[in-house]
Amino acid sequence: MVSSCKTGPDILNSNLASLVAECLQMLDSGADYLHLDVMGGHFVPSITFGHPVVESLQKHLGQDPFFNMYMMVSRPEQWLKPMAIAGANRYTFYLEATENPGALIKDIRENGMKVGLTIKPVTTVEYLAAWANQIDMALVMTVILGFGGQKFMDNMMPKVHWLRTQSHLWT
Ligand SMILES: O=C(CO)[C@@H](O)[C@H](O)COP(=O)(O)O
Repeated sequence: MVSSCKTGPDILNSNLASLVAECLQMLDSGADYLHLDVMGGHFVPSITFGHPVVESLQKHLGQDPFFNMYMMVSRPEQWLKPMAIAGANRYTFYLEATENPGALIKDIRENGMKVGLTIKPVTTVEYLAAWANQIDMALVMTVILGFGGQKFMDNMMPKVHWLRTQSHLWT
C-alpha cells in the first residue's frame, strides 16, 4: 500500500451555489484531489447531487483535478458509467451497499476509474481487508455517514492503524 499522505477535502459544507469557486479555492490551497459527496436519499437520508454536477465541474475546472466520487448511494452499480463519462477519476463505494463487490470493482476499472472502498463505522475493518489487494484506496469513516459537521470518532483510528500495518493485504 502506498502510504504517502494526500489531502482530499470534501465539498459538503462548501457553498454549493458557488461550487466551482469553492473547488478552485481548495485546489489553489494545495488539495491533491476533491472528495465529492454524493448522497442519494436512500442509503443515507440526505440528497446532494449526481453526475450532471460532476460533468459541469469538469467542464469548468478542466481535466487536471482528480475527482474522488464518494458514493453514499444504494446499488452503486447504477451510477458507475454516468460518473465515468462525467469525468470521475475514482469511484468510492460502500461495501455494505452492494451484493457483488468483486464485479463492481472489475466494472469500475473497465470504465477507466480507480477504486475506492469504504465501510460504515459499525463495520469491522476485516470485512474491508478481504478486498484490499483489489482497491486503490480504503476509506475508514470517522463520522456517521450522510451528514457534515460531526465530531470526529477517534475510536475509528485503530482501524486505520491496523490496515496500515497489514502490508500483506495490499499485495
Ligand atoms: O459525507 C460525509 C460523511 O458521510 C463526509 O464526507 C462529510 O463530508 C464530512 O463532513 P465534514 O466533517 O467535513 O463536515
